[in-house]
Amino acid sequence: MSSEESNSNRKMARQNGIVQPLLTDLYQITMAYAYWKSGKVNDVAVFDLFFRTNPFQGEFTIFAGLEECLKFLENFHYSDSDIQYLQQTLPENIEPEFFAYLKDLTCKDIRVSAIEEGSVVFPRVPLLRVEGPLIVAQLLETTLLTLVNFASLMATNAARYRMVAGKNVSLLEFGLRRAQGPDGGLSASKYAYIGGFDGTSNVLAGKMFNIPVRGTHAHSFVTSFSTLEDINSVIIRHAETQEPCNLLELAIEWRKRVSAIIDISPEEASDGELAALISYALAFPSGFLALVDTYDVKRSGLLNFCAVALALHDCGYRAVGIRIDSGDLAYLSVLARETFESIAEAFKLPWFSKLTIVASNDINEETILSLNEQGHKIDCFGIGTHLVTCQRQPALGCVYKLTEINGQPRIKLSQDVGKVTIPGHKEAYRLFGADGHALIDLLQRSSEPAPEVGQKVLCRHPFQESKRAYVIPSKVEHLYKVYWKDGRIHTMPKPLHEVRERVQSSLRTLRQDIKRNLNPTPYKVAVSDDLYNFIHDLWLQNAPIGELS
Ligand SMILES: Nc1ncnc2c1ncn2[C@@H]1O[C@H](COP(=O)(O)OP(=O)(O)OP(=O)(O)O)[C@@H](O)[C@H]1O
Ligand SMILES: O=P(O)(O)OC[C@H]1O[C@H](OP(=O)(O)OP(=O)(O)O)[C@H](O)[C@@H]1O
Ligand SMILES: O=C(O)c1cccnc1
Ligand SMILES: [Mg+2]
Repeated sequence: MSSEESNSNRKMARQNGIVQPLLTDLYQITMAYAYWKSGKVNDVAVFDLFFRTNPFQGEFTIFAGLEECLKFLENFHYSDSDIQYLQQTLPENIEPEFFAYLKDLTCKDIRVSAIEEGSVVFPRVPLLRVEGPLIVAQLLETTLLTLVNFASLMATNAARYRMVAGKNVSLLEFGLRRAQGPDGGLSASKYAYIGGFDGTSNVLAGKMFNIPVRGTHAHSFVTSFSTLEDINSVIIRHAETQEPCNLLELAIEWRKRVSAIIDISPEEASDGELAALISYALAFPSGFLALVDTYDVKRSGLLNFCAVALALHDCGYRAVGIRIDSGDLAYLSVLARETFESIAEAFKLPWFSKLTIVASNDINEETILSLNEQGHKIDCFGIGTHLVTCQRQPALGCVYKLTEINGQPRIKLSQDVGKVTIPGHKEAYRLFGADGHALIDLLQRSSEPAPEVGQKVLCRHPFQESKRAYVIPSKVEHLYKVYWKDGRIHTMPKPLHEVRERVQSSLRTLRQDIKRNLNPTPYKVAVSDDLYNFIHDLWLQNAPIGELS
């Protein structure tokens, strides 16, 4: 079965129940009434959903949230209790027929075209084009924006972490406890995965979206043990022979032998910590990954971990690794790796040098860049707060603007040229250069013929007359597909893992200077000559002429 076929009958994950038509701003509904009263029920509109500036001082954004938008359109319907609430809440003079009209509203006459989820996208290029009855299209604004803004911001943030971490390091999302509430946490886990994280600690996200769930243990587990007497049972059966082994005795013996190699006295190490690690190893002999920074990584945690890992090895199991959650992560990870290597050498256990080192604690893009510069031996980062709250930039500014009504183009003027909207029903194309990289995104009027491979096309800056260039594309990608039409999903959005792959393949089409962390080069977004003239004619028609006195 091809991936297109398998997608067409795949079942999408359930949507968070709070996504519903009343999850909107009051003014959408009051406008709907005013449109209705002014006889605009049959008006047909085109809205563009786009952003004006890339987040995180970067020059690219990852588009995400499309699947959730489609689920919202599928279920768009005011329930009896919604109508009742609106009747109580809106002013008394609202005509009852309006509520009857709302009651029957669905998205059956709406058409949504969009860029593929997981694509790199740029300012001013519409991510979504919504066409259909003015009132319905207007009523969708806030919810579509809330579904796209955070999703795209998070996916972009995660993709940036993936870029600085490199492809050989695992990234785990640990943010639920610090996220902006339950939905912030759930969405963050979903879009972190799309952006390139490998797993999440969020169990519900794992269940709902089929994302790998991962985790270690907390300091409380270690601090809940005080002495070696706190261990319940010390016996574990050998993985192969099933012979009973005394893990405590073995660990104490190994602690002495390891302490001689790494020159740390067993007396300095915490017995409570050893008790905790043994207890954890007894519970998860094949998945033993221990937090080693509760007391002192060098003097206690590493020694205790190695002792338990070697004891487990006597019982036929291989430990997984350690997590370091404080201190100098570069220094401690190097120290840990050196320790593992010495033990591997001393006891002829090569696998010991490859144990996993997880680092966590307030990590952000800059920390990873700095750790890379210093040199570190971390295999996996666990990242929470900075990732899921998008601390460096907490919102993406997508907007939803009317560009056409009843076939007539509409323009929104502004003193700030960057805020002038690009009117009319448009198409977006990505033109690729001779080296295969994406060169420029080109917006055209939908009535124009598409640009063609090998044919020279004039690309103009939308607002600066002198900025223009000819491009001869080696490849042309039409960016829109119709995703919603005739009251149903027309193109099935890709499953999460394919969207995740799309992020990486789409990023690969960008030149390195556009992706670099410091002062990246802006990617060009242009309009056709025809669209340029169309914008500027309409601008002149709509700009009032002042009078000097
Ligand atoms: N080698 C390093 N280079 C740059 N930043 C680092 C390095 N090691 C750790 N960090 C970061 O420095 C910060 C250290 O946090 P903080 O000053 O609170 O100390 P801590 O180690 O958490 O202390 P505590 O022992 O009290 O938990 C974290 O944000 C961490 O990600
Ligand atoms: O990127 P971060 O937000 O640091 O995400 C992960 C953090 O969450 C956990 O502990 P928590 O912060 O709850 O407690 P602690 O730091 O006091 O151990 C974990 O030990 C990390 O420190
Ligand atoms: O599994 C972990 O280590 C974890 C999970 C959430 C937050 N901090 C750490
Ligand atoms: Mg912390």
